[in-house]
Amino acid sequence: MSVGTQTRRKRTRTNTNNMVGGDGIGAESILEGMLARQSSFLQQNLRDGLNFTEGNDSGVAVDNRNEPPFIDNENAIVDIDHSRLERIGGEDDEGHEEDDDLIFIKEQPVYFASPTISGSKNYTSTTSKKFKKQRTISLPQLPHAKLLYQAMREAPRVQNNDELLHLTGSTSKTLDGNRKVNLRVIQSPSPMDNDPVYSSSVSPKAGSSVSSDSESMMDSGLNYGQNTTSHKRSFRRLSAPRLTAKLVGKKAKTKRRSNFKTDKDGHYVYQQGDVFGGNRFLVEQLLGQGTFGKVLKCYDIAGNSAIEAGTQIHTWNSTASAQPKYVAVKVIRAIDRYREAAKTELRVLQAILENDPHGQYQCLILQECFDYKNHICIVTDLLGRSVYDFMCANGVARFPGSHVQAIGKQLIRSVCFLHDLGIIHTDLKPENILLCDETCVEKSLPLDIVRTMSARRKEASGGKRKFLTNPEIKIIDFGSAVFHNEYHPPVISTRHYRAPEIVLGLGWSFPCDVWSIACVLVELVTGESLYPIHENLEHMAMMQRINGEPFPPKIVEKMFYKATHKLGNSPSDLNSTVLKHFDKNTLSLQWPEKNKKGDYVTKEKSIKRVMSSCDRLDIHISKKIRADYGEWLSINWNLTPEKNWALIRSKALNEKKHNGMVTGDLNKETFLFWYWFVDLCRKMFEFDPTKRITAKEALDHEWFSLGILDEGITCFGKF
Ligand SMILES: Nc1ncnc2c1ncn2[C@@H]1O[C@H](COP(=O)(O)OP(=O)(O)OP(=O)(O)O)[C@@H](O)[C@H]1O
Repeated sequence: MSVGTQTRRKRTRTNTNNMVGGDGIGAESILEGMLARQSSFLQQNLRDGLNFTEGNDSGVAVDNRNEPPFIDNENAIVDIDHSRLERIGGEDDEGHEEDDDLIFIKEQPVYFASPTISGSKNYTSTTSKKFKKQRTISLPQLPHAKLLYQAMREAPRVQNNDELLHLTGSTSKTLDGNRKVNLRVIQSPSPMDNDPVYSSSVSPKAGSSVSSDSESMMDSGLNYGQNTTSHKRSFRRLSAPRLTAKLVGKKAKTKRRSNFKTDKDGHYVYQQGDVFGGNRFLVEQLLGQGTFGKVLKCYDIAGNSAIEAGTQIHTWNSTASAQPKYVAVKVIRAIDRYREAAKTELRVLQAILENDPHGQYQCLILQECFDYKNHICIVTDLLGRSVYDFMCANGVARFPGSHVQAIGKQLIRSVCFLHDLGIIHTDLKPENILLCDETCVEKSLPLDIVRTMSARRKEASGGKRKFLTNPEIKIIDFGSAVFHNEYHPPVISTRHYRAPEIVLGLGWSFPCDVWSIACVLVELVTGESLYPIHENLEHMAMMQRINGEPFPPKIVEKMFYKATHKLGNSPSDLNSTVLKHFDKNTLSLQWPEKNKKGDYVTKEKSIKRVMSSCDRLDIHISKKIRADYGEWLSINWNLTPEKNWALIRSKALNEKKHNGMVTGDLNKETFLFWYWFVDLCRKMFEFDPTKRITAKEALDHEWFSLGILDEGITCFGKF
């Protein structure tokens, strides 16, 4: 969303405000009121965040009800602190006219882990400007998640009709690209050698597919033929001079030996206290295990000790005052096909690093990589647990709306950035979204809710609902990411987040990420997977039910055409699990399945699962969020917001007449927020990828200009 767009939108709102009156839906007047109230919340949070008052760390939500209504942004902000926050009237430093929907907040001290690296080709820093703009009414003011997105390229990342049939990508481009990845091979020192020795260039093991180049990656940056210049971030050198024991920190002095072993599946056999990578990384904990390998929390002995000793080591991921002791090391399985995939992952990570050296676009940042005993090791920043793990350990799995929006904005912005680089992530899911900061405010849940929890959730959450104080996230796992013109495997994505074009065996491209994000957003809202299925037929039946419409004939026709003419690459089970369930004449999905006699073949259990676990999205979302807002909240996406609201009001009046009360507080702002959330999801769930909203378009969606006052906002910045 450009600054210009923001300004223009507000003008429209200001101009039409007077025309919307009384009980009308009037988004403009609602926003005005909302702006005032949210500014009040924000003011409180900013005060706490900036230590103007003692932060509330008691776990109790801040109660702003007694605060005077906050009308004048200018005065309120100036009241807080002239030196850190300013409301600027008239024209801003970009020449835009005054816009009373925006406050101008002086650049927050963004936590850059590294000393500033200037001159990067595509990096568009806002730090040169004195102030940055942020809307006050919506997201918590995340330090990294700037609300603006500076497009890298102009070309929209859309998929065309032809690509539905033919898009397979170039295998040779993938292989050529991977061939250029030269990995430094780190020799294992003697197991009994406790002195941290750093190998010089060594030959790869016999049979290893890795090339050992004397101009190694570690010395020169990944040599992908990219225009690497000296000012860009280079990899931390592993070929550091031999460090004496004196330089090595306390941890390093303890007796270490490398017991690094590989099992029959090519996995590193994890052992706590093990050291590897030339006595460099001390294994502390297993963070996760996936298809590609194991991710370990490691103590970076050399990084730390060298810094202690003032040794010049190329690093970019830490400030001078807070050098990282710990890193995450992904140890890839010592099997050729995983090694090959890891090389693509490295190229993707390198492209991200080149274009966003400061990690402003919420992608995992590569620190270095090397080859150790035939395992490619990828060293990255150590992050917090995944959004999925956070949800599992929370008394109430769903996130408050404001946090869904904050995470959604970051996700879409991040994917926009990736798409601009020609990268498709292909595996977006809550497991691959990590929290930067796990600090949270805990609130005890009523006993009747605790009683309904599973034993596991009860134990993990302690019967408490947790609210993050900072919903900042990073996207990880680029192990399945592809460059748009390189090889596209026929099946990608984790089942629950898989787009219809993939299930139907059509060509897929950037839009598949948008579908996955929509699945994630709904899951954050409801606390449950939208597609809890494991096979194609049920998956397709659910997609139709959630979208409230059948697959468009156009894409079913393309599926038949592609299969008949054997175009491109298709999933091996396409005929047996997908094609046969469609009627070739009507192009419709035959579900529940019937035999020739007209009896149902689909099992009752399966029918029940589909019918009971999902509804059309607007109904599904309405049902789930009523738990927080009351029975009055319902959204019908076939009606305009005005008609929806009129219906809600008349139902409430009726209820009041009959029962004397209405459950929950009717609130237009809340309704509008969720109405536009559903609207965005609907556009992201468009069956036809050629018509699906792009990540860039999604960033400009109405939902992102609305806010919601909930515990996500009141907990923001509390620590
Ligand atoms: N930088 C990190 N900081 C903290 N934890 C991490 C980091 N990277 C990965 N993890 C943890 O390790 C898990 C596996 O990582 P990753 O997804 O990269 O591996 P994978 O082998 O590609 O997994 P999958 O088979 O699910 O694709 C993650 O879900 C996360 O919990």
